[in-house]
Formats: sequence, C-alpha cells, structure tokens
Amino acid sequence: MNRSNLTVPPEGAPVPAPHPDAPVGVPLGPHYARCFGCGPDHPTGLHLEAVSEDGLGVSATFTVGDVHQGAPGLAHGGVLATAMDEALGMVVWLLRKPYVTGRLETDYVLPVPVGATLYIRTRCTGVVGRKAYLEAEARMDAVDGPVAVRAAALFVEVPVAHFERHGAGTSGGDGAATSGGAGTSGGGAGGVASAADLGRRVNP
Ligand SMILES: CCCCCCCCCC(=O)SCCNC(=O)CCNC(=O)[C@H](O)C(C)(C)COP(=O)(O)OP(=O)(O)OC[C@H]1O[C@@H](n2cnc3c(N)ncnc32)[C@H](O)[C@@H]1OP(=O)(O)O
Repeated sequence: MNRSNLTVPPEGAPVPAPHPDAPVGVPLGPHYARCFGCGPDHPTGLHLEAVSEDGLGVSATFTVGDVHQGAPGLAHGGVLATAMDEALGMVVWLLRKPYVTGRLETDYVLPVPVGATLYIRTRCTGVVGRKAYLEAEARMDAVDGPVAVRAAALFVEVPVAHFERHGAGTSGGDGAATSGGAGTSGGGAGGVASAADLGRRVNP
C-alpha cells in the first residue's frame, strides 16, 4: 500500500495505552443511532457492527447491500471508504476524546460484490499532539479472507464545541439517537444523542 507521510506517524510516536474506561472484548454498539456508518435507525446505512479487541483495536463487519452499489452488483468505492472511516472512528472513540477525520487514504484491492461481508480490523499506530494516526484492513467474507480494502487515516482531536458549533440542532431532535447507545447494548463505547451528550461522554 502506498501511504503518504501524512498518515504515517513520525518515528518514535507513542501508541497510547488503552483508556481505563475503554471496553475490551465486547460489542461497541452504535455511537449514534442515525449514524450512516453504524446507526441501526438509518434505513440505508452500513449498519457496521464492531467489537473492541483490546481497548485500542477494533474488529468490525459490514455486509454490502443493494443500496450500496456503484457498478451493478458491486459496492461503491465511496461506500467502502465510509466503512473504513467508520471503523477507524471507532478506534479514536475508544480514546475517549473527540476526533474527526482529517485525511483518509484508501486502497481498493479487490472488487466487492453485493452480499459480501467485509471483516475490518483497525488500530491506532501513534498519537502526536492532536493528531492520531490509524490504519485499517478489510478482508472479504472471512477474518482470514483476501484483503479487499486497505486504509490509513489521520484523525484530528477537536474540542466538543466543534460538534456544538457545526452540528447543533441536527442531531437527535426526534430522540432517534437514544435507542442505540452502546451503553444499552453490551457495555460498549456509549451512544450519544447530541453534542452535549458527547461533552459528557468525554468529560464525565
Ligand atoms: C459523535 C462522535 C463522532 C464520531 C464520528 C465517527 C464518524 C467517522 C469520522 C468522520 O467521518 S468525522 C467527519 C469528517 N471530518 C470532518 O468533518 C472534519 C472537517 N475538518 C475540520 O474540521 C478541520 O479541518 C480539522 C479539525 C480536521 C483541522 O482543523 P483545525 O483548525 O482544528 O486544525 P489545524 O488545521 O490547525 O490542524 C491541526 C494539525 O492537523 C494537521 N491536519 C489537519 N488537517 C489535515 C489533513 N487533512 N491532512 C493532513 N494533516 C492535517 C495540521 O497540519 C496540523 O498539524 P500540526 O499540528 O503538525 O501543525
């Protein structure tokens, strides 16, 4: 995979220890019930399901549906990038700090047909200041299946005000976000319904 130096941590960058509250070995559940990536209430979303492996790495699955096609019978590349972004986002969510994707690099290795299930594994490779470096790999139809997609990303830590300033009024006004929090589905990462929830989540 060709990665730019923007998604490779500088030499010696530390990999953070798992947060003491990070779940281990349990389903994470959705961070937001209407999220296009993981929300169970999104009608055409990816419905990604994830497990925290060790508090820093995440395993996730995504099954390509009819609504995810680009070419007939094949997953749209943008949808696959979204699946990788979502799985990567679950890793920084475990760090208990608010992050957003700054840069996402994706290598499409194999065409992914409708009905295929991607087994995605993600991990953090280093954190420097506000920048978290991550990578992901998606294998087709089995945890040890052929690699179909690889991704690398730089996530940037933002203040909770980022979500209040840019997203206020758009999240959970109808209460939709309250149904799927991981706190109700296996002790996972904890769902949010609003930017205020997010603030409580990272600064309890
Ligand atoms: C409720 C829980 C939420 C979970 C959501 C999970 C979903 C999955 C994750 C997503 O998809 S998030 C949505 C998509 N991303 C965005 O909407 C982010 C939009 N961009 C921004 O808001 C800003 O550009 C950003 C916060 C990323 C950076 O702006 P800032 O003004 O805060 O930071 P700044 O520009 O000073 O950059 C900080 C550092 O990051 C670096 N950086 C920022 N953007 C970069 C970039 N694109 N590529 C490489 N480096 C980048 C930048 O060079 C700098 O490095 P240094 O500290 O070494 O100087």
